[in-house]
Amino acid sequence: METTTAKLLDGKALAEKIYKELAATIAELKPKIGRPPGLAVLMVGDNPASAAYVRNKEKACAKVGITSFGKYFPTDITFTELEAVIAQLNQDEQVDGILVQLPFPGHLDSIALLHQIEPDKDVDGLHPVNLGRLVRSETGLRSCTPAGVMRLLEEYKIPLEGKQAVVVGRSILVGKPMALMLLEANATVTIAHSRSQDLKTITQNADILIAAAGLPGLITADMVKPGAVVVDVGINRLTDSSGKSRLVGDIDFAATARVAEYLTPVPGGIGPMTVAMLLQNTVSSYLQATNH
Ligand SMILES: NC(=O)c1ccc[n+]([C@@H]2O[C@H](COP(=O)([O-])OP(=O)(O)OC[C@H]3O[C@@H](n4cnc5c(N)ncnc54)[C@H](OP(=O)(O)O)[C@@H]3O)[C@@H](O)[C@H]2O)c1
Ligand SMILES: Nc1nc(=O)c2c([nH]1)NC[C@@H]1CN(c3ccc(C(=O)N[C@@H](CCC(=O)O)C(=O)O)cc3)CN21
Repeated sequence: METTTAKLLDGKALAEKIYKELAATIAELKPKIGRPPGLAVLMVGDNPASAAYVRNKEKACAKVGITSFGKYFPTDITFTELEAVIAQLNQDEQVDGILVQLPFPGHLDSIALLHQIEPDKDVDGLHPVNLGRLVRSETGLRSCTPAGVMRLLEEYKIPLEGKQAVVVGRSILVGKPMALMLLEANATVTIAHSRSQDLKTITQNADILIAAAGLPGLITADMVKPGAVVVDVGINRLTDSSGKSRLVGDIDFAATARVAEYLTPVPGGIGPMTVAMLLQNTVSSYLQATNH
């Protein structure tokens, strides 16, 4: 039997291209503005996966010329103390973007804290004002992961208008804003979640399939429509019997590559695009804050 292989949607390469563009913008504007853009990343506790993402962000900031202010706090910090940190960052003129790394340790209410971030510094796009702007198709800071998916699809000129798009997952961080952005691009959008019945029938209809559930192996090749565009947002760390760990998405990559027309890898797909969009949001806050 003849087998075909899906074309890869290379998020890593596109992220590098975006870094070059951002670096050029910053190099041009920094002398005029008199300061570089600043991004504050707040992390509570010592979740090793989160620590790795935070390090990636810091590396990327250094590459393009954004000053990053890492704020690390112990798990036993109180909500009131974190509120005071956010209030101070909201006032700080060196800080254009504030990101609160999720998830939070159980005793802290992350949603309540996200509400305290000044919407124009909310580079994660999670504040109700920015989510509301997205619902209304107004300009505003947009959630980085779904924005990264849209940017990657645009780069490969993948048509969305009139297509059946299925998003698996409905979180505030990924699934819901993803569905809204696809809707804005005139796709016909279905959102599936843990209570959906017969997921396979739903996903088999998808011209554009976005998996964002956080379950390795959730999407098998028989759930994918031949010729579909398949985007794997999932990032799951698996450890084998020898103790070695590797990252996988939610999609059975090898088998799906024989069915789909386009497919994103993990790693090297949406992860790097998320970081690139975070930096892009920080630069756009910087431009707005300095009237450029
Ligand atoms: N690539 C990136 O840059 C990036 C960024 C953020 C997150 N991620 C990854 O993306 C994944 C999702 O992240 P998240 O923050 O959205 O996670 P989350 O808050 O845990 O949400 C997971 C979503 O998947 C749904 N779900 C769970 N099991 C399901 C099933 N069997 N069938 C269908 N839907 C199911 C859940 O449904 P209910 O609502 O019914 O519970 C929920 O809506 C994770 O692997 C995360 O690490 C990657
Ligand atoms: N507030 C907030 N916003 C987020 O976007 C966010 C969180 N919290 N918490 C964790 C998740 C997961 N996120 C990310 C972001 C980037 C990569 C990333 O750069 N992944 C690389 C490989 C990284 C590695 O090797 O560890 C990739 O190629 O996929 C992964 C997960 C972003 N996420």
